[in-house]
Amino acid sequence: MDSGDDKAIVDLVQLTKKAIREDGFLFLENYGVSLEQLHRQFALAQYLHCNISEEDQERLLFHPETSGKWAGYKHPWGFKRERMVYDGITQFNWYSKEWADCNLVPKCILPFMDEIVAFNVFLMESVNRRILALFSKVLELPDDYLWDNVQSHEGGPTGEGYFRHALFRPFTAEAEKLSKGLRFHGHCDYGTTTLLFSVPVTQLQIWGTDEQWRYVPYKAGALVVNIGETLEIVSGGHFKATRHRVFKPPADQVDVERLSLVQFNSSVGDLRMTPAKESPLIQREGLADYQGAFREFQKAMATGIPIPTNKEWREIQIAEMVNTTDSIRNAVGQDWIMQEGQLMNKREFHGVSVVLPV
Ligand SMILES: O=C(O)CCC(=O)C(=O)O
Ligand SMILES: [Fe+2]
Repeated sequence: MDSGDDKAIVDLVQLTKKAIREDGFLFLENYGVSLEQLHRQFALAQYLHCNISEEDQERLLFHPETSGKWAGYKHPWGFKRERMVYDGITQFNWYSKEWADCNLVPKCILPFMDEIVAFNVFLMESVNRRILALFSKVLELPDDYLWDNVQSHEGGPTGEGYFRHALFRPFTAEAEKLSKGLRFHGHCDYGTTTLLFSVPVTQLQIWGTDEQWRYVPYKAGALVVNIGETLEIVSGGHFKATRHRVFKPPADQVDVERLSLVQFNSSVGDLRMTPAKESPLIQREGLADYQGAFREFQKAMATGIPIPTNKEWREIQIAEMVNTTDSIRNAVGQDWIMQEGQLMNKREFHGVSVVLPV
């Protein structure tokens, strides 16, 4: 992006175009955070999860069903405020309110908030902004098109998005059996880009065009960039939202803890997403068609159902998340269907159907 060599930029745009169209994810290196700086951020996440007081766990407990947000502390008993089966996953999620008010952040991490804020500002304003410039180039639009028109900037370092410190403790026998090894079902993130840091404990899997789940390999210091549904829709299906899940690791890693740092970048909440008609790429090549958020939004529009705003779309999915240990919902005849020999999760949100590999 900075080379000043037009040919290098054309090549980069071509490579990006292929990656986001076929695989729907990218690996990024040399994006301006050293391994040392990254390890410092992981150390802070570990510190938070080892030191958050019981009082803060209670006081800052999330309420996803009523807020449609993960804001605050996720206890290790599933993704509902009420305790369900122990899943060993704890998280702390910063949204705009947590960035703005130190009373909403665990006391143990307060001395380090300046470092966490600076890291998020850099990820948003340098890394995410440049990725969006690259994607705008793929759409043959001005560099700041997605940054100016789609990316949310309201409310602190992550806009309407959020930053997460997650800790995955090893499975218990009960959770492993109930969830069939799944820690997150196959899903797409809702926003613009999700910035994940490659970690040595292998659990993240990505669904390929060959319709197989594959572990994302470890590349020290690299960033794994997932494409959110907003970009699939804005690009008229030319970008594929990354289908991904979190699964149990290979046998030699079942006993280790996994830390995960994630910045979820968000689209403007009040917008209803439609393809960027002014894109010369879309004008020339038309809209792409495959089963995904873009196609389902088109179908909903064609049948006269008003498409949800970005805020409505992301909040309902959080509010109605089904735990992987929920053996009633996770069954064929309930949420699951068999489709062309593949086990798929079929859900409906605001009249829009979502079908994803389990
Ligand atoms: O921890 C990870 O690697 C991914 C988690 C994830 O996909 C999500 O929270 O949306
Ligand atoms: Fe995700």
